[in-house]
Amino acid sequence: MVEVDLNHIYKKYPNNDKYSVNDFDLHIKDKEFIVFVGPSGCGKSTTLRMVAGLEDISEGTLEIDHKVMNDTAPKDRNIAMVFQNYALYPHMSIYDNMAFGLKLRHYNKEEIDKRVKHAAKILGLEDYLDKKPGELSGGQRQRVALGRAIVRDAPIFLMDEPLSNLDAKLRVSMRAEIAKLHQDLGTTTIYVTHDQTEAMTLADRVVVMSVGKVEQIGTPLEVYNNPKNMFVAGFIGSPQMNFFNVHYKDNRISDGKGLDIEIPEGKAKMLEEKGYNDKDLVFGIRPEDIHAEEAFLETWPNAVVKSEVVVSELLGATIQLYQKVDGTEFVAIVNARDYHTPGDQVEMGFDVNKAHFFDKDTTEAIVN
Ligand SMILES: Nc1ncnc2c1ncn2[C@@H]1O[C@H](COP(=O)(O)OP(=O)(O)OP(=O)(O)O)[C@@H](O)[C@H]1O
Repeated sequence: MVEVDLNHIYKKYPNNDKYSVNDFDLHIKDKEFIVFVGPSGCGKSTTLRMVAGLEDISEGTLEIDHKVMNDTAPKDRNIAMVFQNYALYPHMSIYDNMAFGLKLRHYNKEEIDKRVKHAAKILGLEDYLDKKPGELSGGQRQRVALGRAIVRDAPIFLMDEPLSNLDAKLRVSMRAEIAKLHQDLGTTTIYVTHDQTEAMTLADRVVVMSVGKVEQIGTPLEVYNNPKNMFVAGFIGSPQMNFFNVHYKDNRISDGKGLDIEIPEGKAKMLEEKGYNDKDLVFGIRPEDIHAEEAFLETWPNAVVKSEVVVSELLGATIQLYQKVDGTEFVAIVNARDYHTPGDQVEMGFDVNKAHFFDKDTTEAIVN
């Protein structure tokens, strides 16, 4: 049973006049896979390094299994860490790279051998134990780095962008391996990435961060379906959610140009209850909630927008249609059958049941 509590943690580097992490507050459950996600510089690595003990905590407490760890040395925190650059010793064999941490901790030879071979088996590295890191591919090296964490049998794994040095294809397969590893070992894990797809596919819960601040904590589906604000709505999802500045009045939203659509009664009622009738607000809709099928256009004629295709990206089964309506750009993901070329005038049906609305000043979600 391993729980980790970050209680109102702050970080201020001495040479930096701003806080790099502000009021980070999170209870991590036993066996949970937590992903910190956000753009570069938002404070993900700093937070992870505070958990590892590689950075001091300026304010707040870190507890592991309800024991305060702020002043505990990294080696005594019972944590195994995997870094982006693998941090392998080039002159040592794969076996010795994996055994190194255990030797430092004075494990006996038999125990080290048992653990290294067990980890090598889990990771499919059995045939590489005599090789040097330079003889391995990027994916295999990353597996060795994972192996070093596994042999430690530590109850907590910290991973800092472990896949970002790999090419796209390898990243996807290593992502699946990490997910499987977590299923098999059940180690409480904190994983840092700027890649929202990695966050969505791996996490039990994601912590979405922007400059030094936690924006939202939730399951991948919660943050996807119920983003707390425009930052989260725009960061999670690819291509990102479309935003339109609109005016809402009596069940309709209009941007005063080509977008003028009716919204469902339920959502309209919620907007009005919150005092947004006859007000400017931001309308958000995900690319997959914009449709090109005839049947959709005929069923929902009051939610159709006439637009012009700007760029058409065929992805196989789907196409990303970048379009503009009177100068405002948006993107739809539609079936490849609805292929169009730039310049085509098209009609798109907006699934307004999936509409999101945000306050234009605070950027907070009003209705999801
Ligand atoms: N040693 C340091 N001294 C001063 N400021 C620092 C130091 N390390 C990081 N920072 C600042 O703290 C903020 C958070 O940095 P951090 O590396 O945690 O972000 P990140 O989200 O992990 O970004 P990235 O994905 O680029 O690694 C940044 O503004 C950064 O400039």
